[in-house]
Amino acid sequence: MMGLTGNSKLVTSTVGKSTNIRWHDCPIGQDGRQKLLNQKGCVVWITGLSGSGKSTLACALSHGLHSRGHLTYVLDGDNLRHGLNRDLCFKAEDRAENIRRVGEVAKLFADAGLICIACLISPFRSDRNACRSLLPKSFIEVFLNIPLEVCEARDPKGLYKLARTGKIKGFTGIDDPYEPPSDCEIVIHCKAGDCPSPKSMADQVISYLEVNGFLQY
Ligand SMILES: Nc1ncnc2c1ncn2[C@@H]1O[C@H](COP(=O)(O)OS(=O)(=O)O)[C@@H](OP(=O)(O)O)[C@H]1O
Ligand SMILES: Nc1ncnc2c1ncn2[C@@H]1O[C@H](COP(=O)(O)OP(=O)(O)O)[C@@H](O)[C@H]1O
Repeated sequence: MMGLTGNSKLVTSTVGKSTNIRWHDCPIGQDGRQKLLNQKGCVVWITGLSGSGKSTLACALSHGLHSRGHLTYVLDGDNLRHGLNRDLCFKAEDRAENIRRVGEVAKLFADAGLICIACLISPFRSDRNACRSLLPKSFIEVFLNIPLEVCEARDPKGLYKLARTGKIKGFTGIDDPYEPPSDCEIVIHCKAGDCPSPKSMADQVISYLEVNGFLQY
């Protein structure tokens, strides 16, 4: 809501619970930063089950882009729950708030001109779409479509085992939902039981970024 204060030049707004606030622009903006970095700021959002390879892909992608001279930053769900999101648990409202916060942070990184790689289970379509709506032209959703049986067989943290024996409740894919994307930019899947290597998953994303003009300014 926009409102005029006593002085007609001072326009302030109410946004959410913040009243009397005003946006302040700086002379150096996203364009200037992108030019400096010779890339377009964007968000690569990796979604998939626990154990599907989100962190592995994020690191391989970050490494691949870095070695080509691009500035990236990884926002890993597990890591962010050690700090920014340490107050959240895994009930649906908290997962939604987790995704909302990371979407906003990712938007800031993209505005900074970076290729921001966010990897979170992000099980709900509506939460992912809300993040997409923050950056409609520079949000690249990558679905790691790896079968539950493969993720469960990997089980590097032993969490599926705990979930199967009821020691963790509300575990995604076991007794909590995962909604696959209906229309996303990139889908990565296994063929005849063989999953692509981390490097080949990263190369698939890098090709997309290249073809769509994100790796130059
Ligand atoms: N109940 C439950 N369900 C799913 N995952 C769980 C749960 N409890 C703990 N973990 C661990 O938390 C990691 C997922 O955190 P995210 O922030 O990505 O989750 S979410 O997007 O908010 O759903 C996830 O990490 P990844 O394996 O890297 O996906 C798990 O290690
Ligand atoms: N493409 C892949 N091929 C084979 N193993 C993989 C692949 N990607 C990940 N892994 C292995 O699967 C396990 C889970 O990967 P991780 O990146 O931690 O998944 P997530 O972040 O989705 O939980 C790890 O042990 C990792 O080494």
